[in-house]
Amino acid sequence: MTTLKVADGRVLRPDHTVERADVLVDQPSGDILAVEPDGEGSASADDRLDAEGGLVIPGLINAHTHVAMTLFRGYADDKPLDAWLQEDIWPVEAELTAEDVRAGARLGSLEMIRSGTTAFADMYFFMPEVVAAVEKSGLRALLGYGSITVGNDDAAAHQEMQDGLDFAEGYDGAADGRVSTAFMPHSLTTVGEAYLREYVPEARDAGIPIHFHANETDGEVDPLVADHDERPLEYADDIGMLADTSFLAHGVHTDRTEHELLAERETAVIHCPASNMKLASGMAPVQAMRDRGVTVGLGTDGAASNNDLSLFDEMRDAAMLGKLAADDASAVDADAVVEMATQGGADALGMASGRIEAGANADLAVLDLDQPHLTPAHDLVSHLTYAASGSDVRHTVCDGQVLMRDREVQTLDEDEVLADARERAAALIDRAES
Ligand SMILES: CSC[C@H]1O[C@@H](n2cnc3c(O)ncnc32)[C@H](O)[C@@H]1O
Ligand SMILES: [Zn+2]
Repeated sequence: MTTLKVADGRVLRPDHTVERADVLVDQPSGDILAVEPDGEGSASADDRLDAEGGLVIPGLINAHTHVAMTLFRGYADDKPLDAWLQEDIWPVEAELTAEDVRAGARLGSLEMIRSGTTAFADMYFFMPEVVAAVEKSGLRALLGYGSITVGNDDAAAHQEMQDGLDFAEGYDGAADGRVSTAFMPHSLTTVGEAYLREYVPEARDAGIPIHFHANETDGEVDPLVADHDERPLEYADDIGMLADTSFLAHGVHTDRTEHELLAERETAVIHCPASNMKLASGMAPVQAMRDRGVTVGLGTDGAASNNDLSLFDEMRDAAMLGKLAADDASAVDADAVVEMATQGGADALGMASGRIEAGANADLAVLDLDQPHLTPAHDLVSHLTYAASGSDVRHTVCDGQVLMRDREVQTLDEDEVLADARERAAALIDRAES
């Protein structure tokens, strides 16, 4: 057995208490073996990470992103969703190559490791390249090919849906089990009803989770209500898209009936506050959903609508926006936000991560507390939500492997990743604009 000890730090426990303890990790299995309170620790381990003056937290979970969109960071800002997608994003995405997605996925993985994220859910194109980035970076991920049928003829639409199923079936368990998969129809408006009705049952019968965008803007909800005479999530439920393995992104424009349906079906919602603010999509009723018992995780969405992949920024945004949405300063408090970024995301993605306890995946990050903006330390859960940032992360561990040690990423060559991303992004934009 090879062991790793995360030693001499303070540890955030699943109930959000903080105690001085060492965390002992079994590296071959990638599991946490024990959390050993101060002074009770076993003698030694094969490797040691110094957490002195630090806080050991569960690795953060970015439960909805499009990781390769890091290549479009800052390319198209200050527009609403529809115009942004149709005028700027989809035209450049039409020029994407597998090599571009590889470069963008590695760049995004680097950014996530550096900001303490250990797992992400991704919907995009050329997904084998994202699998390769997960393999190389050491992160954990739930991945799916994003199927769109609008604008395609019937044969191409069928192919899109089949590609989504084939990817999910072919890559589940890749990267030594760190990759899981889902069937990912892009949204209820960009995939035709006939295709959803044909392929969703196939995914369900095969036990494949389902992930999709839903209720993001009024412009998406209103036509669905007009066409189907029911709420979008009632329509999704008629098709069989809501299940305990399903999770949807956004849920901004959802009503009480839909919250009850989500709770009943145990379908999780991934809240993306920065994207919702930047695209002026609206304010998700996060407190109301949580009050109804809906599992809520956090996601950055793509870097082009955020414009970063740091879950620390997302936590702060979620707390601030949640209060505005509820018109209540006590809504979406720090405890709720930390829970969403850790256990909520893990539950949504079906991962045994998001908590520091024996038997859980050894996915964790160590934050450096010894800094002006984190002093004094009245309440460390408050600091995680309101004051900390990605650059405070000292070490990142996923599946028992050290991905970043003392801010040196171990699995990716940073200079090479940045150079490749710069070059690929510039050439891609040139192709799209020529
Ligand atoms: C079919 S792969 C994913 C697809 O989604 C696009 N996208 C990025 N951000 C959003 C968003 O907030 N709502 C809907 N779709 C989004 C991305 O550009 C890809 O085309
Ligand atoms: Zn998205």
